[in-house]
Amino acid sequence: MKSSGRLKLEQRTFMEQVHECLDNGYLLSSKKIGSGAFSKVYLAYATQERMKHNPKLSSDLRNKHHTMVAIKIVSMAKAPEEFSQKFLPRESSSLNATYKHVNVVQLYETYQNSQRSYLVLELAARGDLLEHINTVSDQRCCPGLEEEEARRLFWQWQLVSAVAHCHNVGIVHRDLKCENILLEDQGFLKLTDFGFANCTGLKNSLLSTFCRSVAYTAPEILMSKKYNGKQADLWSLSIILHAMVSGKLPFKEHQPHRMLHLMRRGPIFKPGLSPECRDLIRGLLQLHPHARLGLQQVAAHHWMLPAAQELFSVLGAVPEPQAGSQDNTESGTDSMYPCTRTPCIHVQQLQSLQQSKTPKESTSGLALRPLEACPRQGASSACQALRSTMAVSPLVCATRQPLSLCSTLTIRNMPGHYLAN
Ligand SMILES: Nc1ncnc2c1ncn2[C@@H]1O[C@H](COP(=O)(O)OP(=O)(O)OP(=O)(O)O)[C@@H](O)[C@H]1O
Repeated sequence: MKSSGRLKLEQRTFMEQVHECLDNGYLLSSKKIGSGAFSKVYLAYATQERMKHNPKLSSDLRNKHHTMVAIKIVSMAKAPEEFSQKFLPRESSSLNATYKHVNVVQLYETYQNSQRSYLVLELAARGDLLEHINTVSDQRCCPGLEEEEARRLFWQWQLVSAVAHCHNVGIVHRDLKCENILLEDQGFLKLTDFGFANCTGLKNSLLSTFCRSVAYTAPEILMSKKYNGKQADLWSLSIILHAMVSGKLPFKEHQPHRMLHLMRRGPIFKPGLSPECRDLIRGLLQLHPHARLGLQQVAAHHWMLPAAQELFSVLGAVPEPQAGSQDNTESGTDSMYPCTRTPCIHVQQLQSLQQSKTPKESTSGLALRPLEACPRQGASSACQALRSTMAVSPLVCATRQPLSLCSTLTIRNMPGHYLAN
């Protein structure tokens, strides 16, 4: 039970925060939606006045048809200097760099005074992935999500896509875990908590800081070796996938040397898990970082293919011949792992799904329109499946005109997935 003095202090602090938010254009609600080591996260509402002055905020909230945001308030008095000087600026700069991907939580703005820092974030109101796995496991009376749902969250809707986006803009997350993956109302997954993220630039430079939850940590970090942040993120991704399909972490030990022993032994899968899913997890859980599957290979792995097959069955599309194909980037990847190519879809077939909506200009000069623009009845499942084939990054092949997983396409001011026109 809180003492009345403590309660009064908390109320006074809260009222100060309400005023500070109002001064910056936000109505802070008393609904606390989460807390971290030195922070509290509240539901808040953007005022019309604020939206007028913040184009990031207004364009995003207009699309969402509401004015709700999450405000993370970090107490400078409670946070150690390292946190406020190092981790907080990292979080802001990483979120600015990853703006704007549909599966990475958006940072709309920050403001601070000597006592507190405020981060105004996109709201992801459906809790985190860990809670989701536990709820579904209880409902099913069976640990873990169905593979179909895990596939949807992992790839089709989105985790691989979010991580690929971060890596493409030179950010390694370094703390990928189920608790840092939030879900929002429309079912989209949002990667968050970039406090440990590091900007590697686009080079594969080696890092040395240990900074994450042991259960998700790659063996090279546990062994205190210099490590490649992208490859370490890949290890964490496979731990997340294992947690999704099995309802538990593959390696659980507090002592690093015991963890390493378990890692060498390899994961133990639950009965009934498909061979394809086991194969993907094993392909990522390689002790040697270079032996791990790359993100392109993950997206093209045969466990992922049912989503693409769905598209083919709707479109009647024929996968591109593999040999000598110039436009399939899988051939350039570095793994010893047998690579499954992502079949390509021809633009003519895609055009039959499209009706007019103002095309967006891409940096490559191609006219694009959002997948959501596909209006035809029956096209939605094709759109879903197509979205999954492009999940690593939305892209277009200009030369031979198929869409495939090949390279990043940056689309000015517009997040999401696109069809070539
Ligand atoms: N954008 C958001 N939308 C909804 N809830 C959020 C959002 N951001 C954070 N939360 C909630 O607040 C909690 C704490 O946020 P966050 O993880 O960013 O804080 P932290 O200080 O980095 O935490 P930790 O100390 O655990 O690393 C999250 O677990 C989540 O439940």
